[in-house]
Amino acid sequence: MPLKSLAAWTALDAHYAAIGTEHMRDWFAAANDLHPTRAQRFTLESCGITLDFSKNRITDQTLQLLMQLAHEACVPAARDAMFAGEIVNPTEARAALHTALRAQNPPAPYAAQIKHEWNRMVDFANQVREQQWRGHTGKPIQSIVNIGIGGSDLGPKMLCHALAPLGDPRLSMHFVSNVDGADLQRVLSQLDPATTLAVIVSKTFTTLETMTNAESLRHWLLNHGVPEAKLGQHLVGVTADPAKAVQFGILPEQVFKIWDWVGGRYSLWSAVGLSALLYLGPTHFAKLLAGAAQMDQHFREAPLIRNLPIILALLGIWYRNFFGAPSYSIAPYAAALRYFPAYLQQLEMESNGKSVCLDGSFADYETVPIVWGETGTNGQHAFFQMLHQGSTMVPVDFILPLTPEHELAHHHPKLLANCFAQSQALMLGRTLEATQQRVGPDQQAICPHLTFAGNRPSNTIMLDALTPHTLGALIAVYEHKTLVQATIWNINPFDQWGVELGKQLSAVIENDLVTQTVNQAHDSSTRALIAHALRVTHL
Ligand SMILES: O=P(O)(O)OC[C@H]1O[C@H](O)[C@H](O)[C@@H](O)[C@@H]1O
Repeated sequence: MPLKSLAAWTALDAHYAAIGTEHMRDWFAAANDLHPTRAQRFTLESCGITLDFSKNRITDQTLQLLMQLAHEACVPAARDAMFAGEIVNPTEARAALHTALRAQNPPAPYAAQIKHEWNRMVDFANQVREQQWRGHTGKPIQSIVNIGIGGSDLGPKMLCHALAPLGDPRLSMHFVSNVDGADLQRVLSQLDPATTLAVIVSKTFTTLETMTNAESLRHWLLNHGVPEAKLGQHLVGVTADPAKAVQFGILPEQVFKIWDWVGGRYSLWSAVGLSALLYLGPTHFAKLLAGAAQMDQHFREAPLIRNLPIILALLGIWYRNFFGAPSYSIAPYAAALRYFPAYLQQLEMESNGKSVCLDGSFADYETVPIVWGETGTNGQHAFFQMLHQGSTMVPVDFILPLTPEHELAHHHPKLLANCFAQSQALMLGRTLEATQQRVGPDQQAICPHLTFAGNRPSNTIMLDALTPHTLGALIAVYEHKTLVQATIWNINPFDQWGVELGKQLSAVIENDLVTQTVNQAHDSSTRALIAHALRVTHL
């Protein structure tokens, strides 16, 4: 049945009309927030993660109706189909089994190949880490360059940065993704080829950026004294198409395999995570997998109303489809999670940035919101002004590791206080009357500027500590949230046809630039852009 015809949808529409303008401040007022309090009713804990979702524009009834929506949209069946390896990506006729990569007992047809590849990766990582694997001059590897883009870059880069205190201090990690030659050149200028290992990661092994960077890096190695016969000591590949990696010049025994049933943005659990495995070591990487597996179990077994990914997904639907919120913001209060917003951008927006339903019809409702964000407290000094007083309501996910990774003890209460204060301020706001009472006579005229509407929703997601285990679980939360939302929106979260058109057109334009001819079939703007570039730049 179409989404908007579901009984729960109609009921949520009516419910929104009834409570959509109520203020959270009133719900939290001491007289109204009796036992059990909102905080008690709307807090969940699993896998070292505590989610306080009490500062949302919801009542107990909202939650009940959202649960009804999840049932009517067959969320449990979609979840079970994914775990069972059914073809949940019909436009590419594929399963989506990233969960099998971290399962203790993966489904039978996949178990042997997953284990085989994991053992190869561990064996290789141990050789590099124990300095048995050496460069062509016999020196140990000191620098790892991950060449990949999208899912072949964002995951391993995010992991290496997040868990850097656990990384091997003898290895310096570099990530090159952009086809802008500056990206590669800036990295290579810091490196000694004799001690550099390049990990070339591409599921397809055809991606323009990665192939261009890999080719340039290969030349750099050859031009800096690495004999062709010894290139193998400096190059490894990760791909679902090993023949292409071998054709490129990587030795077959140094090609690590992934499979078409692992989507790029869900692939950090596979050999795509090799750079992170090299840096963090197999023990830590295994804990990452175990944390995700524990969250998988929670997602499969916890009742929907106590289920972390389900709750986050439904709150997202509530704001996107009933409040019309065009975006939501990720605010990790941890410098270590600097790349987490970018990681989630690909996960959610590439997965659910669709407007065609599974049956080919157009969705007559909004789908994924814009996902954006920045670490706290940095964001507070940049765009939080807009979160507090802008004309658009932006729900926020605050993510906060509670145990500091550092020894600068006096920093930590300041970080925590800022995180908690932001969600409090967004929720409470400050009325005009309260402002007028607070400020002196000289500031009365500007009181409207000093008031805050409040009633701005947020989740606070606390990790006991940022460990491989909790990080694995946290990533899995958002993966499953994405699946739940896709199921409700009736779209396929596992394909990404929307990235194809630009790729095709860029091949035509590249040809124009290289041959220095302006194809008259282009529109006038594109013709003018090419002509202007040809006048200014030397190609
Ligand atoms: O791993 P690759 O095949 O090189 O793909 C890298 C990335 O580029 C593609 O265009 C897709 O948009 C991404 O989903 C993918 O992660």
